[in-house]
Amino acid sequence: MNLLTASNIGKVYSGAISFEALANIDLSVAQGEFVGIMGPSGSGKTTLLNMVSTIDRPTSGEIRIAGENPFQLSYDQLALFRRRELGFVFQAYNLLHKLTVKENIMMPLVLDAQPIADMNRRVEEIAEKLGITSILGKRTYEISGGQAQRTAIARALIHRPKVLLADEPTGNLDSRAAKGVMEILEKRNKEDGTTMLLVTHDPAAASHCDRVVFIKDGRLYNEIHCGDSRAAFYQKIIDLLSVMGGSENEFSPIRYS
Ligand SMILES: Nc1ncnc2c1ncn2[C@@H]1O[C@H](COP(=O)(O)OP(=O)(O)OP(=O)(O)O)[C@@H](O)[C@H]1O
Repeated sequence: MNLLTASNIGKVYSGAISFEALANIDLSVAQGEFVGIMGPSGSGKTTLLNMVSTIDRPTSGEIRIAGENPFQLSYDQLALFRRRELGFVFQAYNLLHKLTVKENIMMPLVLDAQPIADMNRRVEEIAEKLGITSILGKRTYEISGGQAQRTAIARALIHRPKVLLADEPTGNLDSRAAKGVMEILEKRNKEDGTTMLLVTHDPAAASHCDRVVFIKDGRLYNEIHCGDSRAAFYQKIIDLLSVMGGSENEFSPIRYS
């Protein structure tokens, strides 16, 4: 069953000079699938993720998530839909620096006014799964980048969203921390069945996905599926990126496995 479908999506940024960032994008993501989005810089990856995550509106086409067209909801209903059904992870972590790790993770439940005992139990459960139990009392400036991203992932997953949307979650991390973060995302995808959509430049990160979709100049270019071997999938990703073009540095293939 498809959890998410984007049908014939187009996006034109209007301004002094209008720019067509996406055209004719059709993308279906099955329940429980982990899909990567790759492509050269400026190809429209973040624009597509922003449409799917309802942060921005497509100029044409339709998005459906769990049977719902989120853009037909009222402003307040859309805010609630986003908070309940979606989880977000960004390159810059976007943690609140005055709060502890625990308070950051708890934030979505606080906004939903959940009972305190339930919140504590849920934080302990997710912190355990993400290996950050020992840092729950720390402030965000006392933790490493990898720990900060795990905290952000815990915050994104604590309310058990239907879809986790991640934009370059390993972009600020060294290869070891990046590997840890990707292993965690893959584990949560496989064990909890959370559907995930990941924008990344990093072929090693993308190789944790079930499928990678490639975008070029705002249009779908190709897609490949992971077979039995992640190493072979990684190599297929590298090969496809080199055929697509873009600067070598841009994709910075770091082999961490
Ligand atoms: N708000 C905006 N107004 C006008 N043009 C925009 C806007 N946001 C993005 N664009 C343009 O749309 C295109 C796609 O941008 P987008 O950020 O989606 O690319 P990307 O593939 O995520 O790039 P990168 O890998 O560098 O982050 C780019 O040419 C960009 O300049």
